[in-house]
Amino acid sequence: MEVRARAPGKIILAGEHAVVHGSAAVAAAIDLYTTSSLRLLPEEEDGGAGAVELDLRDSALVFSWPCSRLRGALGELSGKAGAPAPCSPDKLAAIAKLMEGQEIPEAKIWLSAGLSAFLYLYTSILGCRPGKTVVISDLPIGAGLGSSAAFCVSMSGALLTASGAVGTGRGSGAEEWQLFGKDDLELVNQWAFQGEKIIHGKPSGIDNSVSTFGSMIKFKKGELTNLRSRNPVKMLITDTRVGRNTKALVAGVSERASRHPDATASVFNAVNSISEELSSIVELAAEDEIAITSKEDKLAELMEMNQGLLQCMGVSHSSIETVLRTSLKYSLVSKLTGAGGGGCVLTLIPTPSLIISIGQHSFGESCHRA
Ligand SMILES: Nc1ncnc2c1ncn2[C@@H]1O[C@H](COP(=O)(O)OP(=O)(O)O)[C@@H](O)[C@H]1O
Ligand SMILES: C[C@@](O)(CCOP(=O)(O)O)CC(=O)O
Ligand SMILES: [Mg+2]
Repeated sequence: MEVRARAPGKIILAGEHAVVHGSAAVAAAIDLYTTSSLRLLPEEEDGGAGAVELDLRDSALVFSWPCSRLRGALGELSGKAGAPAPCSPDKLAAIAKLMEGQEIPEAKIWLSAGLSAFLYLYTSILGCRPGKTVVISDLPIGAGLGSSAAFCVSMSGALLTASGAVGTGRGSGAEEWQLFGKDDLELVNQWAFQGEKIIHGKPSGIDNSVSTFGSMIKFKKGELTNLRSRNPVKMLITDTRVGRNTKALVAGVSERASRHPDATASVFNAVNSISEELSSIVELAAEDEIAITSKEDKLAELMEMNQGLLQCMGVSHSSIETVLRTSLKYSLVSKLTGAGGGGCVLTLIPTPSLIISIGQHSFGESCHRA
């Protein structure tokens, strides 16, 4: 049997980086997905043969570990379907050794973090059973749209379903995607967070949470609030195509925070207020308590303020500044999304509105679409 699980990427409307230090942040799932397909293979008679294979279709790279080698490095793992234990430093070191001999091209060396997360999730959930996993993604990798979280969430979903720990078991062969129940999602999210820790070092948990639960969320200190949002805002996403690495950027902000604790605490505090205000505007708009144009004006101003504070944290980049300047020529507001340092930039696209001025010029002159 093959299990296929998919999980979406995300945009962060406010609060990246500061969220790692306890501030609120607001994120929304986007309709670009990572899909993990898993096929378990029968154990060989002697119990020792077979391999765990990972096929990264988009990179055209296939990695394989004989089960005997995995058992030698990690011990006789039986697999565990309950709540995860964090990956111990010993296990992490053993996994790092398992990267030796894998042919990772120098230009894609960053994939080794994803491979380590895969080995941790696979062997922890299923033990050293042979199987083939294929990963396909719509998301640019390392561009701020949460590819690492979508990878960990889809992988955890597929592995936990194959282990029998989650999933409804309904409608086998159905073409439609089935949705997990709340408890199943909680478990998938916990495992995915452990995977993110291997890739990011110190993730806040916002990316795996929005990828698991979808929709738009406010996230603060591990607490998630679903935001009802009618009339969704339109965002243009520009990929600067400047590669960067979330782990290094998050570590850079922490170093700046330890050099200037009072100044950065004020910056994180200001970001917290921006995220809180932004989430309440989204909620008020869902209840029709403010007009769409007023909502967008406020969102634009908050995004602009958040971008300024991200510059204070040292995570902007000349490529991001170029997008900001270009969009400003058209009176559009932009901010980086995700870890910054390159990657993607969001531009708020306002809803076109009809502006009518009465009693001045002729109607034809004074009615225009903004
Ligand atoms: N489809 C994938 N296959 C393998 N590794 C992946 C995949 N998607 C993400 N990763 C891992 O996640 C890392 C990128 O994560 P990160 O730096 O957090 O950027 P982002 O999450 O914004 O894309 C990659 O370097 C890789 O290790
Ligand atoms: C910078 C951060 O706030 C978001 C990182 O997102 P991404 O990996 O760049 O998509 C880190 C985190 O919250 O874990
Ligand atoms: Mg990431």
